[in-house]
Amino acid sequence: MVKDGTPPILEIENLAVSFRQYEKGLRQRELEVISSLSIQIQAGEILAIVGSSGSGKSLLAHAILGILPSNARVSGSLKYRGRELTSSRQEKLRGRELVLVPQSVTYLDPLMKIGAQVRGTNGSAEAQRRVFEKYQLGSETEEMYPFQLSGGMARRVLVATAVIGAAGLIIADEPTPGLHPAVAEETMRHLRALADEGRSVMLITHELDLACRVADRIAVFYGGTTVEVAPVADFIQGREALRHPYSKALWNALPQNGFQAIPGSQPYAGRKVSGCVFAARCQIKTEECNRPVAFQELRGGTVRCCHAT
Ligand SMILES: Nc1ncnc2c1ncn2[C@@H]1O[C@H](COP(=O)(O)OP(=O)(O)OP(=O)(O)O)[C@@H](O)[C@H]1O
Ligand code: NI
Repeated sequence: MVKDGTPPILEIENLAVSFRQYEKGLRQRELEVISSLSIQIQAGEILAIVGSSGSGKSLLAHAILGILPSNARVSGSLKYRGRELTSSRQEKLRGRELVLVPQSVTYLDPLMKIGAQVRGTNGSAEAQRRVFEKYQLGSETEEMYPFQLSGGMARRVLVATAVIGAAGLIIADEPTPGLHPAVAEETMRHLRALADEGRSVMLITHELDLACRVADRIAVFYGGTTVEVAPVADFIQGREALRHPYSKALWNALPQNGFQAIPGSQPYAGRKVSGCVFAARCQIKTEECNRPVAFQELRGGTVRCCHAT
């Protein structure tokens, strides 16, 4: 249900995040972990962010919510509903308009009853009753403590806590690892239903397969940059429809496509790469790839590769 022409709910342009660190003695250095990252999310849309460990997915979420550590430096533009997300605006919107579905139930307070946790600071008893009903949490759940919940119930409590208000953007950071498949499937259904209500969902995951089942579009991260953003249909179709060699490699690595891995590893955070971040592992690399690569529109998606067709 993505309407054309309406401004995006979330719009990120050329985001860069670096950390100030002390080297030996008093010398400081800047460790850049995200560079020139751009994405947009429309109302009613699930954008999945896929990419290997350390590619910058969680830091992106933290930058949107304004919860990066104090030695982080952020540049570029972050807009929510057309207006710049300043730190004071982030503080105002966090937990209300911009919410996080945390990865683990350890985020629940073990000593607090579920009802009070779900209501938080801004949910009424009436709103709590509505989300309990929506997520099939019986009224007896209200008086329970986290240790008394089953795995499935705990996941539903996390989602209910995040969406009790009128959140416009829901960020789910790796909501499924270690979950029973049925519970993971249910969590995905909840995210889909929230998007179908007109909210925007950013789903961070390692699993391209999972992203293919639930998302509308997928953004692929590598070494702190977006290398490709494309409609989910292209990722389902596979190699020929995809634009970036790394997206193709992710697709090839899926079990049903033969687990073909590529040698090498992602550049370390902070290692400045002057040209394409993927060049060191790319099979179609040429001289040209040592020069900076622009993000370009191609066949209804965007890609950062000078050889993409
Ligand atoms: N406070 C920090 N100081 C310095 N480097 C950091 C800090 N936090 C994260 N990093 C580095 O930034 C990079 C991106 O981290 P991030 O947590 O966003 O990765 P990710 O894509 O979410 O990975 P995963 O899939 O493992 O969760 C990593 O290389 C990480 O080591
Ligand atoms: Ni992460």
